[in-house]
Amino acid sequence: MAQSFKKIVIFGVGLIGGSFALALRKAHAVSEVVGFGRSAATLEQARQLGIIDRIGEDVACEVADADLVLLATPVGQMAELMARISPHLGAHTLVTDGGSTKGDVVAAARANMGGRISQFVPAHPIAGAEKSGAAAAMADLYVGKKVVLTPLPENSNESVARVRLAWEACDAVVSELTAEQHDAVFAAVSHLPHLLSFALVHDLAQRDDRDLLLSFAASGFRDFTRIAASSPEMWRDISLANREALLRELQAYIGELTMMSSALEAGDAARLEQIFRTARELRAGWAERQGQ
Ligand SMILES: NC(=O)c1ccc[n+]([C@@H]2O[C@H](COP(=O)([O-])OP(=O)(O)OC[C@H]3O[C@@H](n4cnc5c(N)ncnc54)[C@H](O)[C@@H]3O)[C@@H](O)[C@H]2O)c1
Ligand SMILES: O=C(O)C(=O)C[C@]1(C(=O)O)C=C[C@@H](O)C=C1
Repeated sequence: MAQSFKKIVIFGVGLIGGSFALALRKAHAVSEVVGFGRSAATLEQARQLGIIDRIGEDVACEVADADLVLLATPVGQMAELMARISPHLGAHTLVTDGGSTKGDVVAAARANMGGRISQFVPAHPIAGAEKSGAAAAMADLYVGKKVVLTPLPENSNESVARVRLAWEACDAVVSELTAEQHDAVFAAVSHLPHLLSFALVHDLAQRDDRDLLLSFAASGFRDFTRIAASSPEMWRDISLANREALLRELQAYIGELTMMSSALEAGDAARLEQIFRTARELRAGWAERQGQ
């Protein structure tokens, strides 16, 4: 791909921001990547790993001539960053994000970007890992993975197309949802599973015999709890940002557990097997379609 972006500025050069930079570099889609972060050591590590060319010093100056700014911090940090960058954005600078929730991020943009709102195209790559930080970044993280854009009515077609192009240059498959649809979907298939995994491991962590239990934990435990090793700060922000939809999913899940509990108490083998069979069929069909 010809160099589509001369300069990209990334706030939060961790797994998501760092992988975006590496993917665009690999595709020869960017000439210069400038990074801002919370810790000088992490940014220096990102520079040494070849993720960014330079560590940014002056926000106003760097965003003024950037083609694209990516916000890739925990979602709770984005409002303040939007307020900081907005007055200095160049007329043609686009801003996008990688946040896992969209309703709160869009609300933050509306509250903090004023007349620059049309320059913000919200996005969420549906790819990731339980690992954090620049060292976890991978050039192929987004290959074949979905990226959801939740464009605003204020965005021009050209702006949405430019942000789409950036993610397509990472070899991602881009689709569009409204922010509300997005948050409802990901409450069910991403946010609730993380909450459940954290809850299971947290419960074990309280027990006196946890070392004994963990010494016998094997692949079933590993598969269910991999995501409980994810960033607590990131998941705190996601859970609070999407708490209405997440609470709805949690209530439905508690209903399911109550039903299972009754079936167990009653020794209702047929009911249990029917639940497991329905779940297995849905899971197997999904895995086949995903090629997993
Ligand atoms: N990890 C995943 O699986 C995944 C997947 C899709 C989207 N996301 C979203 O992407 C975003 C980043 O997640 P990640 O996994 O890359 O996390 P990460 O911890 O690997 O990286 C985040 C980086 O942001 C930096 N940061 C925090 N506050 C900052 C601030 N105010 N200014 C500048 N830098 C700041 C941190 O120091 C860190 O380097 C989050 O919003 C998350 O919800 C994560
Ligand atoms: O693979 C993982 O570890 C993930 O948690 C990735 C995952 C998910 O699939 O739930 C997590 C959060 C995101 O916003 C997008 C993707």
